[in-house]
Amino acid sequence: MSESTSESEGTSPADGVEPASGPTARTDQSGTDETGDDEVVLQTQDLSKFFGAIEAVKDVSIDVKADEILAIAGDNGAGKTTFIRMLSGVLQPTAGEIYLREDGRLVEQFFSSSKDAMDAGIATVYQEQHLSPNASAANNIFLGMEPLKDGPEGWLLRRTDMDHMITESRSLLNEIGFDFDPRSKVNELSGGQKQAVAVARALIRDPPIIILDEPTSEVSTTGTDKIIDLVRGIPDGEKSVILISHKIDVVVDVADRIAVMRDGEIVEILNTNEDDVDRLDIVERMHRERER
Ligand SMILES: Nc1ncnc2c1ncn2[C@@H]1O[C@H](COP(=O)(O)OP(=O)(O)OP(=O)(O)O)[C@@H](O)[C@H]1O
Repeated sequence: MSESTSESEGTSPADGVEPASGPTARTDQSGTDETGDDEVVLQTQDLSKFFGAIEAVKDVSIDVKADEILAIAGDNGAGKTTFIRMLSGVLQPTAGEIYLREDGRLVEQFFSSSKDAMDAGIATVYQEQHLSPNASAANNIFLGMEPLKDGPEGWLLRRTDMDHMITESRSLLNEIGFDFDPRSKVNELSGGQKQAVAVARALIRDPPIIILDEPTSEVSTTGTDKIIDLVRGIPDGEKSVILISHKIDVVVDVADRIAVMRDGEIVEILNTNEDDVDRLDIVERMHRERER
């Protein structure tokens, strides 16, 4: 397979863009491609992150299209986690921009927290999951958005509607292929079931973009298959998924495109629907010494 270069990713927002005037400044621009079919929902331009002298992410420019599963594959230390932490508001970029589609245009974003990113429509499921082990699956899924029982308006002592939370959680878990009691405490669940709770917690907020960080890292072989099905099942015509993994079999099986990351850079983007994707070739590209 010949070394293909990184795709020229979509539009060039730098053209005609006014400089940002402050932390909340926003810049509008058109992000529709020529056909309009592959609508870009998220774009990064020269996104970089230094930790002291270490440049963990270097000038990453990439488009995420509506309804696609984009995998980012790379070896340990390639910069995957740092990259998605910038998209999810946990880290602020040293340089570069993040754009999201809003009202048909790509608009520059300035996330100072993960809540900012969540509010803007990016939900992230971390490999560490961040679940409360002693709370039930339903409580974890609804964390921060618990429905209240009917009661007099303005009455502060209304209780959470646990029945509704259990019914909704059960139905959401079923949708993604899991059938366990949502009243179970998280610390009683298997690795795959915990992952399903974390994904359900992201899905219930109905975000247009979901980032899954290494979702198969802690699950059994059977669990892994379920998670792959789960990832496949997520885009429902509206959702885009960014999947972070160093497991090539997983990314080749589920992704529409695979961005190979090495030494902080995206070195190649493969389209699994068009390119003849060779797993060993990807592994080699992940590991190859950077050409100087
Ligand atoms: N908080 C930090 N402080 C200093 N260096 C960091 C920090 N976070 C990451 N790095 C460095 O940045 C580089 C990229 O790390 P990152 O965790 O993003 O890679 P990764 O591809 O996600 O790796 P893994 O698959 O092991 O999670 C590495 O050299 C790492 O040591």
